[in-house]
Amino acid sequence: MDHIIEIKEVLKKYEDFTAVDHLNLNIKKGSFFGLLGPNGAGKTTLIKMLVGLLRPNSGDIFIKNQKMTRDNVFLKTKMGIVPQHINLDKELSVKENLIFSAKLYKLKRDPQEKRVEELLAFSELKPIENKLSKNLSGGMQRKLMIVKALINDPEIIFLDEPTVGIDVNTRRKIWDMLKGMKDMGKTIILTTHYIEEAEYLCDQIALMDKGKIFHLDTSKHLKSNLGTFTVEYFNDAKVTEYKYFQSIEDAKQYTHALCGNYILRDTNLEDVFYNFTNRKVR
Ligand SMILES: Nc1ncnc2c1ncn2[C@@H]1O[C@H](COP(=O)(O)OP(=O)(O)OP(=O)(O)O)[C@@H](O)[C@H]1O
Repeated sequence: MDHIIEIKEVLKKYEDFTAVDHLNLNIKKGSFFGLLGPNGAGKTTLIKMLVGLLRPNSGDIFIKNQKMTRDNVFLKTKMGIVPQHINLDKELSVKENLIFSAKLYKLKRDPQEKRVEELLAFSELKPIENKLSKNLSGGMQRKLMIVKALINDPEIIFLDEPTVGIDVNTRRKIWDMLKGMKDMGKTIILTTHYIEEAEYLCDQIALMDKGKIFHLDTSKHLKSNLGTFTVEYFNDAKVTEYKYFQSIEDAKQYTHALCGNYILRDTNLEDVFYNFTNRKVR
């Protein structure tokens, strides 16, 4: 199995608090990997260790079979990072942001211009290339952050909540960009609170909480493990309840006692996430 990322027994503490707890995980080259979990699960901490911004207390991270450390410059040049918070130079235009980033990676003049033009076309930001980034809409800023992370043609791209606060239309355009990146053969690691985003994009999904990964599978298997069909109903205590079934016959049978006050539907990834986060004592 060709694993581009191997995480072995990684522990990260902030003083006495354990944010990532002896975590083991392998990520296949070329996969679109989703890291889902409630607030404070440890997702950002894990990503910061993977990109060399934070040092684990113990355990090892291997990327492309090399040990990741904070000063492994070679590995850092193979990575693109889209952080949670806007990381654009506000006083520079769209194009200047990309040129500035290319200069940081010391791209020579010709390849630099070619790359910037490619990325402006790929992101459809070409028509607004001269607009200052501080004057862009939130969606356009996010698009620019994503292509900025591609400037050095990285093999692995880390995206920490890349579509937070973005309207539905722009989010779908960003999804197309991300799918395009996968088609280029990149390995993509995504954290998101938009469950449908992970369901739509990711071929592997890890459910993380309290610094550990509890489930790791395809969206399809995560759903079928819970039950392919969901009965959703409002109970006598005025609380919505969810029951999961492997067969439609069993689900229908269950609904007979519910006096018509129910919805019978396919299980979705949000059900898996809800069940995962609700079942555990928080
Ligand atoms: N620098 C820090 N010092 C102390 N505690 C921290 C620090 N950074 C994060 N934490 C704590 O570690 C835990 C994990 O945080 P982290 O940001 O990794 O979670 P997350 O899963 O990314 O959350 P979110 O979905 O809200 O972004 C949280 O309880 C957080 O408060």
